[in-house]
Amino acid sequence: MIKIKTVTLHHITQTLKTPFTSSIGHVTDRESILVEVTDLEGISGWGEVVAFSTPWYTEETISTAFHLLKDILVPLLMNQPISHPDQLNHIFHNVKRNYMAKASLEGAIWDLYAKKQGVSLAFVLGGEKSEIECGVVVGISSISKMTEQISQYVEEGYKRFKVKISPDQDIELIEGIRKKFPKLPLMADANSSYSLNDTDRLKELDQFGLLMIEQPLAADDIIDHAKLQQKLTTRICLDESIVTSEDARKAIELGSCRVINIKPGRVGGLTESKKIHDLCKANDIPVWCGGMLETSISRAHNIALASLANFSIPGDISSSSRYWEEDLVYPEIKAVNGKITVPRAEGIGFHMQMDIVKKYRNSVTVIKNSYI
Ligand SMILES: O=C(O)CCC(=O)c1ccccc1C(=O)O
Ligand SMILES: [Mg+2]
Repeated sequence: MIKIKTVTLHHITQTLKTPFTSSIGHVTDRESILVEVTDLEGISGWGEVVAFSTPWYTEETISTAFHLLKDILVPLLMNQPISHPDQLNHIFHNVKRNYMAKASLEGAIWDLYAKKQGVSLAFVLGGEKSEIECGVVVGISSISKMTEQISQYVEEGYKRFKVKISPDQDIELIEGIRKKFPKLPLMADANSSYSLNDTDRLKELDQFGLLMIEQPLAADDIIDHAKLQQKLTTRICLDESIVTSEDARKAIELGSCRVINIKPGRVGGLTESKKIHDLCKANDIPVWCGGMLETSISRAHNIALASLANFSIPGDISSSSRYWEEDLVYPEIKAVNGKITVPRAEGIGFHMQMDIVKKYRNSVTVIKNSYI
C-alpha cells in the first residue's frame, strides 16, 4: 500500500545543446517539472511533466500542469491509500484531459510502486525485452545540415532515423537523404503541417520507401487521415491524434493509421500507454515510443515501456547526450550501437543526481499530506 507523505514539484530549465525545430514549434530552453512522490517509509518515485512552455504541441503548458498538479491532482491523491497505479485513472476520472499533468504524477506512482516491491518498472509493466532498439530525430534546418546530422547518427549506430518535414521542405530533403543512404530505415514527421489538398504531394513521398509518415494531417483528425491512408502506400503513423485508448480504437476501426506512436505524457500515463499497446497488439498495429525532448526521468519510463512486446519499431529514445550537457540520473542513459539495456534495478533503474537537479532548478514546491 502506498501512503503519500509529500509530493515535491521541482521546476527546472535546461538549455538544449542545440535548438530543436519542428513545423509547429521551436525549443531552445526546455522547462520541466520533476515530480517526486515520497511515501511514509521515505521511498521516492519520480515522474516528469513533458508539456512545453507554450501550447504548440498540445494545449497543455508547464504553467497549466503546475496548477493542475498543485490545486487539483495532488489534493485528489492525498489521504488515499493506493494499492496499484491503475487506480489513478479512476481517481482522476472527473478531471478532463490535462494528460501530461496526470501522467507526471502517475509515472511517479508507478516508479514508487515498483521500488516498494524491489522490482524494475519494466517488470511491473509486463516488459519482455532485455534491451530496446533506439531511433533518433533530426529537427528542421537546412537539407545539408540535416543530412550531415544523419551521417553522424548512422555512425553512432542508431537503428531508425526520423526527420521533421513540412510543405516547405519535404520531397527535396527526402530525395537528398535517399541518394546518400538508399536503404536507411527512414521516416518523416510532419506534425500536422499538411491537409488533404496536399494528397498528390504526399503521394510523391511513396517512391522513397519510408518506414512511415507521422501525423501528416490535423492534430485532432482521424477522418481525413483514413481518406489519406487509402491513397498512400506509405504507412501513416498517428501521434497528436491519439490521446486515449478510445481514440486508438476508433482510428484503427476507421483505418486512419497503420502504426501508432505512444507517448505516456500525451495519453495520461503508463496505464493508458499499456492499454493502447495491448489494443494495437490485438489488431496487428505495431507501436513505438515517442519522445518529448525529455529529461532522463521520462527517458527511463520510456525505456521500461518500450520493453513491452509490441513496441516492435525503434522509438524516439536516444542517448541523454543527444539533447543534454549533463544527465539528471546516474548511470547516464546512453544508446550503445543503437541499443539501450533495460535496467533490472528497482523502479526506473537510475539514481537521481540531486546536485544536478538543484543546479537547473528555478523553484521547489513541497505539498505535505494532512496526516503528517
Ligand atoms: O527526440 C525526441 O525527444 C522526439 C522529438 C520529436 O519528434 C518531438 C519533440 C517534441 C514534440 C513533439 C515531437 C514529435 O514526435 O512530434
Ligand atoms: Mg510526432
